[in-house]
Amino acid sequence: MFQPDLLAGKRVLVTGGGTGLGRAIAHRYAELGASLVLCGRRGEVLAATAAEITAATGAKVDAQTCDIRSGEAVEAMMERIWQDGPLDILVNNAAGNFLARTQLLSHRAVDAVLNTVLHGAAYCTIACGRRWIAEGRPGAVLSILTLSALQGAPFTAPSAMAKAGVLAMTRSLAVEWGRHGIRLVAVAPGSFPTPGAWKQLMPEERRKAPLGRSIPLGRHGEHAELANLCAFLVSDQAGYITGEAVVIDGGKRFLGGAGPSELLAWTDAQWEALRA
Ligand SMILES: CCCCCCC/C=C/C(=O)SCCNC(=O)CCNC(=O)[C@H](O)C(C)(C)COP(=O)(O)OP(=O)(O)OC[C@H]1O[C@@H](n2cnc3c(N)ncnc32)[C@H](O)[C@@H]1OP(=O)(O)O
Ligand SMILES: NC(=O)C1=CN([C@@H]2O[C@H](COP(=O)(O)OP(=O)(O)OC[C@H]3O[C@@H](n4cnc5c(N)ncnc54)[C@H](OP(=O)(O)O)[C@@H]3O)[C@@H](O)[C@H]2O)C=CC1
Repeated sequence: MFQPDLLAGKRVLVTGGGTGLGRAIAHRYAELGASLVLCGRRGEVLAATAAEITAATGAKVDAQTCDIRSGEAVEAMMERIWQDGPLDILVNNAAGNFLARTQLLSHRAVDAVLNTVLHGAAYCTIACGRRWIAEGRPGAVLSILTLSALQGAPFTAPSAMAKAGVLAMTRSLAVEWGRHGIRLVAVAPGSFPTPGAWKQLMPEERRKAPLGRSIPLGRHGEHAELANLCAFLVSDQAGYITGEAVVIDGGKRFLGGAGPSELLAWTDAQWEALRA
């Protein structure tokens, strides 16, 4: 168990913090004393999560509607945030993903994923880093990757490409910004059920497969397990860790790898039904 004030005095922006794993991470940070800014495209979702976290923890939680695919929108959001005071921590969590045969993707489909996952994380990271360096403030950036960032994954190639790019950013800026007291770290989660990920990536057929065949620990991850790792990594207790990506996957990468290889056997009819 962590000391209850592990993140006291820290102000954290969680992109995509209104739902799923972003919401779980944000909630845990608030329990540990942080104040929060949540961003996403849907204002009503953000407002509901902000109210829920404040009610449960008493933390100050602001919501910022922002499509992080737009560099201008990210800059404007950061200006609004900094008017209330600087951030200490950025969590690059927002993402878009779907299962598809890569040869059939339009360029707009590729952009939909790359612009959110890679460009959005880059815009947010640079906007924070620029301000921290100008102000002589330390900072920490945590990026949520996937196993596919480390080893690729069939049928989610744009996501794998984008997350691998975010890992490269993490390692590059850990070196470039280390002398400014800015740390960049990442986590690569395995399988953590959320409505968003399951809707996009878990068609009915995939849900039936026994977990023990793909995950040595025989179960999905719990949100609290991921959130606790994410709390440690951004805390001052992890002050000497930078440029590192920590895998949290129940051993999944050692048993069948990152991707949904069972989909290699799918027929055209199955793919067409999924897309419909
Ligand atoms: C096995 C257990 C799970 C392991 C987890 C693995 C790792 C998880 C990684 C994750 O990232 S999970 C997060 C999932 N959450 C989301 O994806 C939420 C956000 N998603 C979205 O907003 C959309 O899904 C989006 C498509 C990514 C973006 O939406 P947007 O409104 O910007 O795009 P659209 O206008 O709908 O479409 C743009 C473009 O893309 C084409 N397209 C969309 N979906 C598909 C698809 N399924 N297959 C092929 N192409 C698709 C769409 O047709 C458009 O192209 P054009 O038709 O205009 O050419
Ligand atoms: N669940 C899992 O098993 C795994 C998840 N991950 C990663 O965890 C993270 C969270 O995924 P998860 O919680 O499962 O899925 P969700 O779909 O719940 O989360 C995605 C979030 O990103 C936000 N978002 C998407 N596009 C944009 C955009 N253009 N601008 C701003 N916000 C955006 C969404 O909000 P809105 O639609 O309102 O914009 C949503 O809150 C992702 O990075 C994902 O890749 C990694 C490995 C496994």
